[in-house]
Amino acid sequence: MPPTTCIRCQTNRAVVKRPKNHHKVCKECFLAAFEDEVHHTITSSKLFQRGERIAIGASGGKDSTVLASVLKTLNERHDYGLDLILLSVDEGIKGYRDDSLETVKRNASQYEMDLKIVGYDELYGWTMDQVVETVGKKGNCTYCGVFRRQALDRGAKMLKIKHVVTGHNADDIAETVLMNLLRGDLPRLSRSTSIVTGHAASEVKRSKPLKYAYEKEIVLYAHHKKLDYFSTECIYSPEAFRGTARSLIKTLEKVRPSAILDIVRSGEDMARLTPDKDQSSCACDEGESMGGCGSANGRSSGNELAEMEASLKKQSNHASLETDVSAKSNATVPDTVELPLRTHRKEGLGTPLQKLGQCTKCGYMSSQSICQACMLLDGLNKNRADIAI
Ligand SMILES: Nc1ncnc2c1ncn2[C@@H]1O[C@H](COP(=O)(O)OP(=O)(O)OP(=O)(O)O)[C@@H](O)[C@H]1O
Repeated sequence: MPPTTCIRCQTNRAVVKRPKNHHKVCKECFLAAFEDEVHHTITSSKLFQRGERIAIGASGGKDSTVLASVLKTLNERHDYGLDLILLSVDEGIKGYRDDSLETVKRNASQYEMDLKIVGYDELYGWTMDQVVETVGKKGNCTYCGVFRRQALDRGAKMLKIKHVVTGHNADDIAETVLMNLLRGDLPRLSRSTSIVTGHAASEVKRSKPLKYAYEKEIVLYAHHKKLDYFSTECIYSPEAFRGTARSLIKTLEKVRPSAILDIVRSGEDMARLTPDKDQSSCACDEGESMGGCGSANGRSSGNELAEMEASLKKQSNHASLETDVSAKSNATVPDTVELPLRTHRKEGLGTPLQKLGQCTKCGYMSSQSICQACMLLDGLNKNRADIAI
């Protein structure tokens, strides 16, 4: 069979079949299209302001590594005028986070960015290893998710930075939409679709520039750009409900590649119809509820992503080989990028901010008198006291 020609440039050999639309493109066109799409997300959402200092939530994993790399590329190419800094949270998980932080340290020098690391240990007096020792593996993601969201905020404040970006991708958002739909929690569903989240009381806003990027495309981008990232999953057990939602989405994606973006778009439409988006929201909550980090171990059904990464590694020895270009296609790709952005929202992008109070214990913003982190810490400290007795 003759090699397939890239449908974008019509010149080079296609080596990538894009997971989001099955377009067959060459490596250069794939990288350019991916970057153009993230740029489109950023500009059409007016995500950044010139001169802004941005903390990139950097875990060393594929998503945040790709985010750091793409933001550096776009910042230089389009002269955004941003000051980019890596911000990592050390949850205190031996054999996992200590190793991934080594990757972030390498990324900091590769991308010439400053790096700030904040630890659960110093912030809360507990490492995740100690939390798991105390509460067991079941439910530990809840602690980790609440602590991490707050730790990112606190790290940003230490740096005097008011905007943190994270590597949440379209698959993550679709998963959260589905979970909140299944829970019947429309206000949370609404918050989970916002590209910008944050809080008036917090002064730190968070955004997701990879909101429309497919996880598989992120893996392909990292592979073809030869990025240095850490691919081992967290050693502690994932939240079962999120894992199930993820499997369902991966199954849907197999029969309908656009399913992921369709779910994100439907979530956005439902969000517009939700009257009170901010009901009982908390600064720790981006529509994900207290259900953990979203970095589900075994997150793809059948460990599909791990298999994909392994097969990409094998292929890198045969760089000219096509990446899944089995089916024939005569389609041509339009020059303009079409993304399901909702650009008609009023200023402030996404969820309107809610007035919140402060936690009476730690001073962190909270809709309750005691924030989620302090409530969890309270239980943990009581347990530690019991164990000590
Ligand atoms: N320890 C951490 N330090 C800083 N930021 C983090 C950390 N863990 C997660 N994040 C941020 O939150 C995003 C989503 O986290 P999640 O736990 O879902 O991991 P993920 O999807 O595996 O992402 P990644 O591939 O970047 O690890 C990450 O992309 C990153 O921006």
